Amino acid sequence: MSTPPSPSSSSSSSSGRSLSPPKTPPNLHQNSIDPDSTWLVQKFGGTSVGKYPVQIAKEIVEKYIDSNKVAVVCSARSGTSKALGTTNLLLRAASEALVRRPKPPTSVLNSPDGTMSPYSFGLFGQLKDMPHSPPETPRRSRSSSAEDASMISLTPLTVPQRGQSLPSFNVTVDLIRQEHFKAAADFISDPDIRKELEEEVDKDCDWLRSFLFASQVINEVSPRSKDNIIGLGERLACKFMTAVLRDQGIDAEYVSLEDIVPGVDDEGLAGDTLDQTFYDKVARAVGERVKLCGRRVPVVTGFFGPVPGSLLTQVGRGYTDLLSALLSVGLEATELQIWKEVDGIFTADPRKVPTARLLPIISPDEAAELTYYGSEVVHPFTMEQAIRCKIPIRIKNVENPTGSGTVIFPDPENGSDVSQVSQELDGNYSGIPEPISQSQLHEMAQQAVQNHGRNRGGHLPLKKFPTAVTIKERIIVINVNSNRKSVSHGFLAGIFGTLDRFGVVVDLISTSEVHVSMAIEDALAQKLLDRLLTELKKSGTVSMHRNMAILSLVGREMRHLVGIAGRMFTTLGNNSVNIEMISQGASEINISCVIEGKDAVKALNVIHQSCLQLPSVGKLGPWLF
Ligand SMILES: Nc1ncnc2c1ncn2[C@@H]1O[C@H](COP(=O)(O)OP(=O)(O)O)[C@@H](O)[C@H]1O
Ligand SMILES: N[C@@H](CC(=O)OP(=O)(O)O)C(=O)O
Repeated sequence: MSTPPSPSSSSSSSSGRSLSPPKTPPNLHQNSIDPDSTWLVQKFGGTSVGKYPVQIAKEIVEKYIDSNKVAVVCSARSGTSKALGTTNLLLRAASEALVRRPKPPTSVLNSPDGTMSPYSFGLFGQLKDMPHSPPETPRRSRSSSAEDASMISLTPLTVPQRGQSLPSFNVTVDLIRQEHFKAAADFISDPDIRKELEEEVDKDCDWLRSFLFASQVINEVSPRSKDNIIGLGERLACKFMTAVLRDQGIDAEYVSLEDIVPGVDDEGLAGDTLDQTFYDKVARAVGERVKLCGRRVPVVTGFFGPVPGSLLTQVGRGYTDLLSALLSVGLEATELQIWKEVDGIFTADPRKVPTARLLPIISPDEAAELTYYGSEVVHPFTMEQAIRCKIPIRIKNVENPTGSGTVIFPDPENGSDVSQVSQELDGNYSGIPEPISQSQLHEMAQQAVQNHGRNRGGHLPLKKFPTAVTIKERIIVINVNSNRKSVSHGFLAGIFGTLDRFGVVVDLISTSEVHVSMAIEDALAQKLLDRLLTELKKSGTVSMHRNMAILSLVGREMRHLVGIAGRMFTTLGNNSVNIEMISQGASEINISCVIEGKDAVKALNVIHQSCLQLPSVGKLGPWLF
């Protein structure tokens, strides 16, 4: 389906309409004019935008704009949790558009004069010749107007008529609209700003209704259409945040990135693949667009579709983190700050392990490994983009803006190791300079080694221990035992071919010549899972265990750590945690095993206690090295 431009395409609303007035009133606070100031990108997650918009404006953005040029990136709003947030509502609306309503008799469908409902006007008018300015989409309240209905005459469609019930997605769209109106009422005091925002929300919701009607008519929501639907969440959130910043006296400009990817035509992105060249292209384009904001604080949508193969399938949820990294690259920012509702990355999930400690610094590969295995603090693709351009990423807490958070830092060129600094500072630091530079890190590394020498009488090497422990729940283990009708390479090829056809990603695998155990996420629909198992049975005997969890010990220093795997498994055994499957060695910085889901929290705590608890100063134990 070809995609109608949304009413908020960058060519219209991002460059001068209501939310970005051409003139700035003299009393609005702007980004720094200091020629030495550099860009700082601040990304805010959906729950932070939902719960703390005014604090974001007053206690965070405003505090940084005198000494930096700040660019704000937002995800779709969530009221209380991501599960109940706008993105999930939009996904629900998309699936509701595919629920076919019973076809009413033709006599009910056509209006008495043979014309169509106003919805068909919105639908086809927009699809065929949508102008750049927002189309006049009929509102729900006008849906039964005979005046509108008589305006056009088209072939009959299954669209609601007078007296007919509206499709179920309409209730969901209404909920999204209400949520944003309520946020406007709760957080914006200037009536003019609030009114402008409400008008924008109405336009966006009307666009969404039209889009969903179109999808319902053709009975299809393609991956690209789904991207477009969820992209509305970020547009609404950024319009809201722009209005809040203005209301708080900060000069802000809404920037929508839905049309930012260069070279997109009706066929999509023919010839493009989602590789580094593509990401470089996006980084350049978003950087150039944001620089056009001048001294206004840009409020940038984390959504940057369309991407080759679709944003949701190729990047997945949490794509706003990736965009913020690309924007940091495009702006050559000194630091990317990802603001969350947690102080940073801890030695274990602080909600499950009360003794977990905040890590001051962590290396990008450790951060990526943690996010892949359950500690989803940052989208795993974010690290590579920022770090390859030597831009540090700092995780900070919206509820505690003065805390220095966790810095994900690339190893400095001068040979110091981030893990060394991290381990020496762990549990004993008062803040990493913000933003931090390469030379500052080098100094800290040297200081860390000297301090260590002093603490240990100058003789002992730096202590080494894992960085963090993490758990990924809702895992299925599938075991396949070869039927020995094929040699081993054919056996594995058959299994991997099947997994590939079903698009299944294997989190952990353990093999012998005639046996394979695989841990996969429990995300497949039951029917699909049944079909997968039937296919796998062609290779041998298959068994499956549900409600499992992957426990992973992560840390760079484990590369040189003798006996750590033994300690991990002994601890689990001593605490009656049964190990279903082990995988060590695939990644040098990760030892993983599969346990039963019911043991997840206990296992986290006992492993944290035995492998990550800091030895008290002056004593060696309980380390093995
Ligand atoms: N090692 C870890 N360090 C910090 N948070 C972790 C870790 N492992 C898991 N988490 C969880 O990740 C979540 C990230 O923070 P939050 O901003 O609340 O989440 P979200 O992005 O889902 O809205 C927290 O709920 C926290 O409990
Ligand atoms: N709204 C999108 C994008 C996103 O990045 O969200 P968050 O930053 O809240 O993880 C999602 O839920 O996937």
